[in-house]
Amino acid sequence: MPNALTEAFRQPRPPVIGDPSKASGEYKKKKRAKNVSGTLVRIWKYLARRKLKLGLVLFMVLISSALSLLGPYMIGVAVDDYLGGDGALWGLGWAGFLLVLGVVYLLSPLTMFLQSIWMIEIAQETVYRMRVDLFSHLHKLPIPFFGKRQQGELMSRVTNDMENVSGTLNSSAIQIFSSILILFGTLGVMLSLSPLLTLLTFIVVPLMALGMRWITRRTGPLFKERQSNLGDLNGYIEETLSGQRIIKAFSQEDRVKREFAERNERIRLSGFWAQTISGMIPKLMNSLNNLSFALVAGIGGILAINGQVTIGVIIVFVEYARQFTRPLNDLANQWNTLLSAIAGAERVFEIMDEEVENKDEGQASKLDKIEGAVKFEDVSFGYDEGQTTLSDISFEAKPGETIALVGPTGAGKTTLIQLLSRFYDASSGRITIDGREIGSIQRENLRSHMAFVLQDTFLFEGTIRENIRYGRLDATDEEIEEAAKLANAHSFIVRLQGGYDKKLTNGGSGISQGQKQLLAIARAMLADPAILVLDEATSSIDTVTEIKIQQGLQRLMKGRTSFVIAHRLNTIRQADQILVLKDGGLLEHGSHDELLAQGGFYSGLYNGQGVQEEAGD
Ligand SMILES: Nc1ncnc2c1ncn2[C@@H]1O[C@H](COP(=O)(O)OP(=O)(O)OP(=O)(O)O)[C@@H](O)[C@H]1O
Repeated sequence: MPNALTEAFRQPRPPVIGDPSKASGEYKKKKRAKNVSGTLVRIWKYLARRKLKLGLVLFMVLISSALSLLGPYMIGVAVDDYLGGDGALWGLGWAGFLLVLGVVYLLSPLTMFLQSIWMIEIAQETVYRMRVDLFSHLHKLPIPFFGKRQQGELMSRVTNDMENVSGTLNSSAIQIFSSILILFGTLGVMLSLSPLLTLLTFIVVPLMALGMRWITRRTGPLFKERQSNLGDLNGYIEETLSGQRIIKAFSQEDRVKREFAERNERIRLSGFWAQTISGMIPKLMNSLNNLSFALVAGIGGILAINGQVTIGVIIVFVEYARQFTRPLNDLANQWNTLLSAIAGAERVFEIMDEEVENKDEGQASKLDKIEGAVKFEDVSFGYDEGQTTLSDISFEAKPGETIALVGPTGAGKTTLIQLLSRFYDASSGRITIDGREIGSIQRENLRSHMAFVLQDTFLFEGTIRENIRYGRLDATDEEIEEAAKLANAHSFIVRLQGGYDKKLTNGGSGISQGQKQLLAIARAMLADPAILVLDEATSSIDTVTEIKIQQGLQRLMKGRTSFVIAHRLNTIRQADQILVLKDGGLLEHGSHDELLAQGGFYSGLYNGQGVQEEAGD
């Protein structure tokens, strides 16, 4: 019959560090925090912003540590004076002495309370600032960075890892400092009272150090692994929640559950061992504490009988022995929390060290207005080294022209747009806007002159009005309605319950695909850009909405240089230029009539299978 004990024995063996042959594959990968001192210095830079308050906290820690040394010492003095001392009690008499003792014991918790609330305030502010920095840094990172990371894992760094740092700063930092103070203070007083008894108390210290070392060498990597497993699980949850429809549509629920269980199991395992091993610390410390207590009491008793020490000194020692191992115990406990927080902080700083997208923009300029002349000269690009996604692309678009990008899937249409908007930079060749190389224009400024209407319109949580306002934050309500009317979105918006104030949630799940596109057109209309990027929807939209979208787009494109990843014959025919891309190269280039006359790939598509089906396939 299985019970808790037998279950516990079934746990896999803990990792054996230092003996790779015994370590399981899972654990071989784990790492300690890589740069503890560097990470601490960086945390300190945040803490140092509240130097004054921190100084007050340290002052309180000093006082509370001194008080906790003074209390037992005074009791020793009282005992010795009572048992035949001169009864002077520091010249205070019993009443005065007891009063001072009372004050000492009352002040102690008060100073602890003050240091604790002040430190919590500093800690919360520090974590708040770190989170702000992390979040704003995340938003400065280039698109390729996000391509390589799981969103949920990144989210975990902003939440879980930061929370870990917060928890440690709240309590552990003070405790570590006060433990060190009490430790050295106790040692000083002990030595002055009886070096022999001090030595006895100290016998357990090497054992404690060895035990601690054994434990922390095992728990440090485990805590780090647990954090990273947690990030991994977060990533998976985020991915499966956003991919709900696909999971259901392909009946993948069981596989998803299995994969979740595997990741969850990894957290359970690393958490189990991290907690189990670190849980041994208090037990070990307690046992060694008792040993030291027994030694001091036993041998101290013999010394007292021989008249070598007073009873008061033994009382002080017994109390100090306890007090002396307590900070060691606390240090050991806090050490683990500290390691886990450092691992968390390191993961946070890792992101902050990622190079931001606009690091090289010191010299780049801003343009107030652009005409919209776009030129590609022998532009080549590959996402990965050694790979060529686009090669030698050259064309010129005059302001206000419509350029249709046509070609089979994977031909490089989206990539071309990504280069124009500088989500990626070309490996060779030149891209200019109004004759200026785009590398010399600040990315943010460049993109402010462009607007995007993509197939998959992303709507944020908020009202319809707020979502349209995304195009230009200072737009008035009237301007928003005007843009919506031009985009043909107004009529459907006013029919919705709540109209412009209808709240959209979860990426706009309450409205249709076509309506989302109309909102995207309104948003772009409001932005009033010189360059427009359209990715025509391939999904079927009802004819009425389709006509509305087309009308909205026509109005939007008027007077702007428009790049259209085109799927519809109508759009392609009306374009000023058609770029036919194939395998990353510009296969054909010209107007609809010119390309038909050439009798090449495009005319084959058009006459044979029909552009509508094949163009953007
Ligand atoms: N982030 C990326 N990293 C590596 N390769 C990529 C990346 N994005 C796209 N590619 C590759 O680059 C090539 C061109 O892709 P691109 O998205 O530009 O094609 P497309 O013509 O827009 O296709 P579609 O019509 O299907 O959207 C493809 O082979 C694709 O696999």
